[in-house]
Amino acid sequence: MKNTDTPSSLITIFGATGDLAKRKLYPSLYHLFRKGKISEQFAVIGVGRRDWSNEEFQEHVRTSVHNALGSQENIEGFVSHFYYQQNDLSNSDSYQAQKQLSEELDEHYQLEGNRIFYLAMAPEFFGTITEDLKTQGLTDTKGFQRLVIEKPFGHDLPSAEQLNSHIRESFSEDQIYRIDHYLGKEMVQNIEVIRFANAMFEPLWNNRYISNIQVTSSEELGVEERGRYYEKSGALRDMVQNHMLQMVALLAMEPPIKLTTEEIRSEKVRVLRALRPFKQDEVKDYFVRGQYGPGTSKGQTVVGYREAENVDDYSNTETFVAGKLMIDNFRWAGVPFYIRTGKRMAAKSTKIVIQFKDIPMNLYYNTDKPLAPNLLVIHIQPEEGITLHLNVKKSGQNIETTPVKLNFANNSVDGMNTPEAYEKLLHDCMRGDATNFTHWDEVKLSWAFVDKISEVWEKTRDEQFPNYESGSMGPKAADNLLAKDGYYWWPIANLDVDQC
Ligand SMILES: NC(=O)C1=CN([C@@H]2O[C@H](COP(=O)(O)OP(=O)(O)OC[C@H]3O[C@@H](n4cnc5c(N)ncnc54)[C@H](OP(=O)(O)O)[C@@H]3O)[C@@H](O)[C@H]2O)C=CC1
Ligand SMILES: O=C1O[C@H](COP(=O)(O)O)[C@@H](O)[C@H](O)[C@H]1O
Repeated sequence: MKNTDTPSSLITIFGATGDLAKRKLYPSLYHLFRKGKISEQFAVIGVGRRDWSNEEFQEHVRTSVHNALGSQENIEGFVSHFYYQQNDLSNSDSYQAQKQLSEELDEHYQLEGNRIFYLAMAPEFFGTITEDLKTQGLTDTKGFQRLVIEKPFGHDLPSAEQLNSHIRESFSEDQIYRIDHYLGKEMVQNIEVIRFANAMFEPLWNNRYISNIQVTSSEELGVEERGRYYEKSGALRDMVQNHMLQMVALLAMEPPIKLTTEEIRSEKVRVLRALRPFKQDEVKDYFVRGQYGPGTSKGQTVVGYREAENVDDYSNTETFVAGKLMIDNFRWAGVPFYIRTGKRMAAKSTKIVIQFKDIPMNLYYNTDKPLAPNLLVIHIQPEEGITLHLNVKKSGQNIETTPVKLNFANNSVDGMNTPEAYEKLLHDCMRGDATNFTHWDEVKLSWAFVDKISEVWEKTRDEQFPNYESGSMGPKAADNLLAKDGYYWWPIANLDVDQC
């Protein structure tokens, strides 16, 4: 297998007529094509249930790219690589036509038997598709075979274990690329670089100098049309088990001895292993749940979660989670990592705030008052960048201090929830780089941690639900979680990179 930046491969997308493929995958592949990151030696087979021709499928891809990017440069060259295969996956016998098409395309585009199978399908199909791919001979080629798998990877630890064992009958761990799209975000990837490429941060990155770390990922949107899925998932499984814990792992891990996939993953795994476990009756001391009621979003009156489509009138599902994580290792003992995420909050924003400890005394002006703490803010989205909050002398004759912000704004190319993350991840997969995908060990530990919380929440109804207004920053209890430790959530709007 050649390891190049523009590898040849046949990409089979299961769920090619679906929402994810339309909104994220085709625009991402087009970006890669236009930037020359995939060579002419590629082909895509779109698999769906609908009775589409190649021409209909190509028109669908053309429209998706246009809607997402507005760009059409060399679109005909791009879509000519796309082929449609109708295949009802509930019937195992229907793979033979797909096998034949794969072999023809392999020869036509000289793909060297390299195959990527992207499962953009409901998770109940994951196990059977992988089994059928193997038994029907689609993985029997001389090139690489890689499986890209979407979330959710299970519903809890037992179901994830079952799914994993099923998949592992056909694909080995190093052939499996489990997507966590936050790992494809530019500034999430930057966490490691900020930490390990700057002499000024790493020496301070521990419990001697950091008082607490806050990770917020808030959304303005409500549950939209995903009520059926979300009712069974809630914010804990939807966001905390994967994206939030992955960000915490990147913030807390030890420097890897090398920047290889294995070394980085094993450092992240060590963090997840060090997460302080709690007993059932302690869950309430560490975690807070919320559900949005009616309110205002972007100037419009909006309904509460319980009024959304496919949501129970008395739903006990959380749309907001705030938590305090303790990492019981030498570096982080005593430093709380606060996380919060929710739907229908005041703004769409993902930010990390690293709050440094106060200096021992204030020599300046109001000497009995503490100075504003130093903060390092990592702006993940919608703006991308970092801000360092410092104190300097106020101009003039008095020795007064004033807080200032040193700002770096990364040129965010596309704004929020763009194909950007998927573009990077698809390219990584084509190059065989699994660093920004989640290893089974990470998935397993994350589920084990989250299951402890959901076991308690599922047993007890929250009689306060709905307990936060749409358009707010969540329930009051989330503020109390920090207040009892003497902290507060840094208001995300005041931290904006643009305001500096
Ligand atoms: N949409 C999103 O933003 C995100 C989605 N995901 C995950 O991606 C996956 C796909 O989601 P999404 O695209 O939204 O789902 P959709 O419901 O939009 O699409 C489902 C796809 O599966 C196909 N399909 C369903 N049943 C069969 C069958 N028996 N045989 C063959 N094909 C079938 C459908 O084909 P047809 O239409 O022809 O019936 C369609 O292409 C899920 O795991 C989801 O959790 C993850 C993150 C974000
Ligand atoms: O995985 C998911 O992420 C999105 C939020 O992603 P972002 O890139 O827009 O921050 C969330 O809306 C969705 O519920 C969840 O499944």
